[in-house]
Amino acid sequence: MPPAHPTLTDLATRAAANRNRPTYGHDALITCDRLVRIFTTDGTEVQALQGLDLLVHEGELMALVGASGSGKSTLMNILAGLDTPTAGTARVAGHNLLTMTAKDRLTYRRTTVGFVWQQTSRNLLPYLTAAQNITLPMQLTGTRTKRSTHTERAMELMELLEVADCRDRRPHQMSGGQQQRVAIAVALANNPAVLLADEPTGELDSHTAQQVFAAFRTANERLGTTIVIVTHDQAVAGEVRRTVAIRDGRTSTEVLRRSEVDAATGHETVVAREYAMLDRAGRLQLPAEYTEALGMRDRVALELEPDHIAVRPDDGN
Ligand SMILES: Nc1ncnc2c1ncn2[C@@H]1O[C@H](COP(=O)(O)OP(=O)(O)OP(=O)(O)O)[C@@H](O)[C@H]1O
Repeated sequence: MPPAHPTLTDLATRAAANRNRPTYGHDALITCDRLVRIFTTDGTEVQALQGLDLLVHEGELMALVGASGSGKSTLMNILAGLDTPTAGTARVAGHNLLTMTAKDRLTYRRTTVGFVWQQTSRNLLPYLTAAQNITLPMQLTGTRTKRSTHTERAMELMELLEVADCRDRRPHQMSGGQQQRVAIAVALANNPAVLLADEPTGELDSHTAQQVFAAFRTANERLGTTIVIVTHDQAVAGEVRRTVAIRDGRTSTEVLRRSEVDAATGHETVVAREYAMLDRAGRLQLPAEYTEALGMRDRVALELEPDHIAVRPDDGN
């Protein structure tokens, strides 16, 4: 407990300790700190993000899940540099998304982030071939790189994502899965630090969705790209190491998966564990199914035990 009447020396020591404490998310590639986005339409306010905290580290491949209207697309649009938050902090690869100028924002969208959307038609220009779609973002950055270098990179990406045979085809001559894999190549063209994907397998059958997800995994493992995928697809959410759930505009729970090898049989199993997020003010969102199961409302009883905190229904005493 800090002293009730601190001396000047106490205050100086406390200030020095605060100065040396690393800031929230200092080592993360993506930091969202108490992010708020309010939309106002016809005088009505919708709080799409209500103080959302999220950290994503470099090299991660993670999924965001949540019910319809929970704020996933709003968050993705902000991270993509297409929308601006109302308040809070959002930083991606050293860029502050609240204070960026319009010019910085354009460069950010072209070089720092790549995105893949659900609608295959939104990802590719219909009158260009796969190779032309992939070289276009490279040409738009305005660097004086030779055209042959662009074509070489496009070929490398298509080979990596197993769509080299689509090189000279236009989108309507490709399957939905091929279109999405070419879209991933387009998003990776300028070697972005972060790849964002909003329901990229939403329009595909499960087999094709698996191939598209494999392409994301390849990009993550072979190119080291940090990837955030919004998905309703349980198969996708179940295959990444970390799945973060968004509820009512805030991150609520997180599932971490790790492989365990049985020492006796050598058999590998994936163990998943669910965590709740504790924010810096100590607030914790309890899953509705837990509170409803015990009829918890308004007030609960807390008890500090040596190694855990017990949360019990209010017994009125
Ligand atoms: N441009 C907008 N103007 C007004 N309200 C908006 C706007 N965009 C989103 N909203 C509202 O913000 C909330 C969050 O929407 P958002 O699209 O981010 O949710 P979501 O989790 O992506 O949903 P879905 O899974 O259905 O795509 C919703 O209540 C939505 O109606």
